[in-house]
Amino acid sequence: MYSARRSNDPEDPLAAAIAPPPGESPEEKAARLRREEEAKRINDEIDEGLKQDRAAWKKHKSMFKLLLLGQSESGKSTTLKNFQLAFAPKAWKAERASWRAVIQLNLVRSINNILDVLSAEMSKSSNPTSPATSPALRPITTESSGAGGNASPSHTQFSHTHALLKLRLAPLRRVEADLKQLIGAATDEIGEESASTPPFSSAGAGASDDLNAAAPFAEGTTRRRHAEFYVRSNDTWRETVRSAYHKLSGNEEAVRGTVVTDGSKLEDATEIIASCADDMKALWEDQVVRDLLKRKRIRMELSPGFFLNDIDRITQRDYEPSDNDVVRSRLRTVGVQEYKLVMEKYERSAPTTEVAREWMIYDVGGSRTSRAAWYPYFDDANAILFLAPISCFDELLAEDRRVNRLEDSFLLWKGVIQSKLLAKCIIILFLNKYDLLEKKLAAGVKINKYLPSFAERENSATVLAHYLHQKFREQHREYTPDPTRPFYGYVTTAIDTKATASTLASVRDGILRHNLQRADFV
Ligand SMILES: Nc1nc2c(ncn2[C@@H]2O[C@H](COP(=O)(O)OP(=O)(O)OP(=O)(O)O)[C@@H](O)[C@H]2O)c(=O)[nH]1
Ligand SMILES: [Mg+2]
Repeated sequence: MYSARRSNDPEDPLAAAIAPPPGESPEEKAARLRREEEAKRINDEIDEGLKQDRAAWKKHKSMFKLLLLGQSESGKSTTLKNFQLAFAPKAWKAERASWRAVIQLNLVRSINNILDVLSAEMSKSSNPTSPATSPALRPITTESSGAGGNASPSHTQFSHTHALLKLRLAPLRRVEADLKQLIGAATDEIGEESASTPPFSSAGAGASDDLNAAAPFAEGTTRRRHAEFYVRSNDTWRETVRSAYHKLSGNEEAVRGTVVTDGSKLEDATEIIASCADDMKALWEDQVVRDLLKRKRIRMELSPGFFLNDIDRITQRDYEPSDNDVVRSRLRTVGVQEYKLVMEKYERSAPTTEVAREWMIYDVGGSRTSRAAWYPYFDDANAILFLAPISCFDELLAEDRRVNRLEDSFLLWKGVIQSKLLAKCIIILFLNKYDLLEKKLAAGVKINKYLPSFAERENSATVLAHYLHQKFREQHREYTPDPTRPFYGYVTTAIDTKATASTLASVRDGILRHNLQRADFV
């Protein structure tokens, strides 16, 4: 970790690397010392946070512990929401309203992202030498889209309407900033670190460097903790937003004991969003904008937190999120979130053991730099639910644009299943985002272009799901430290709450059965 001590040896490369710059002015020195002090404070906070996490984990030693693992945007938090909805509906209902701010932010961010693309393109048409930039939007590759993703400005006819829309929607920038400030660090998506695009090659998979990058907790690797975005939990945002709503409704009683927040920012945001509704719709439905997005290979409807088809509903001043809205919303998980699931209803026929009633579910941040933080949770986990999104065979990792997302999932899976610490865990695999896979294939994307080993099999969602299920199962068989370990695999669409509820019921039955068998055996 951070250390303020310095070696005086001029030959020492570390000392050379951290030595003050030559000719440092007193102001620069003061600024540097302030930065170092701040770095130390953050690191102390991280250490303290990890200590507390560890203590909480130990405290719940006797409880059944389920870890949700998988890359970023694989659907871990969405699955947690499904657990709540299926088994703890009263608790779920109580917190559903607090998701309104997240959904508003998702919508506003989509509009601002489109405005970024539009502005860049408009300035390009008026000044052909300036580069077009749209850092927030990642192109989603599709077979049917044009090559390169660089629209020719000469093809785009911008009118006075576009300039006017830009102007009238400008207040949404402030709304985005305010909502982000209210909700916190989780609202920032991980950015890319490098570029270029190889397809998923079996040659690359399995290389130990790749495995270490994908699974920094793998045996034999150094465990490093990354300070980047590392906040102990982003769960406090809910309390903050709830208190803001209570303030707005004058419910001072409910505000007591919560983080006190100025509710007026939420009120302003709701007001501005409502007043921009028509312009937002006009922008999203504009044919020139649609063509521009298409040429840029940006398919908004496939991105997480897509609410552009729900503008009428979400911009209402009294909008209340539905269950489906909440599972479709996107908020990145920062650190590790602990959720105590108290089953409100369980089958009478089910054995009324502790396992049937209360679980601790741990939802982790899935980006590469967050994965080292998973490790402390491995040693007494009872079950792993691993999410692998199967629609992303043609996508690149947001944090490393050289890596195919499916390849990253396989490497991560390998790291998880071969970990000796997890040898006794029940392993559950969700091949998620089946609906998006169907949509992509319907748009003409060819699987074998990105996954050469798929070869000449039929280009269909069921065939790919079956193929990948087999691959994941084979890897489990090959790498598991304990061949008797139970393994269950499912194909899922986590935003389909009804179908997911029945999958989760089957997961729970499997877990209960396994636990009973073990108890009998003991
Ligand atoms: N269409 C579709 N969207 C899904 C599915 N599962 C999850 N999503 C969406 O994908 C986005 C990302 O899901 P999350 O649950 O936040 O992903 P995560 O694994 O928790 O990601 P991190 O917190 O960054 O590690 C959300 O907007 C979800 O609504 C699915 O099966 N189909
Ligand atoms: Mg998450």
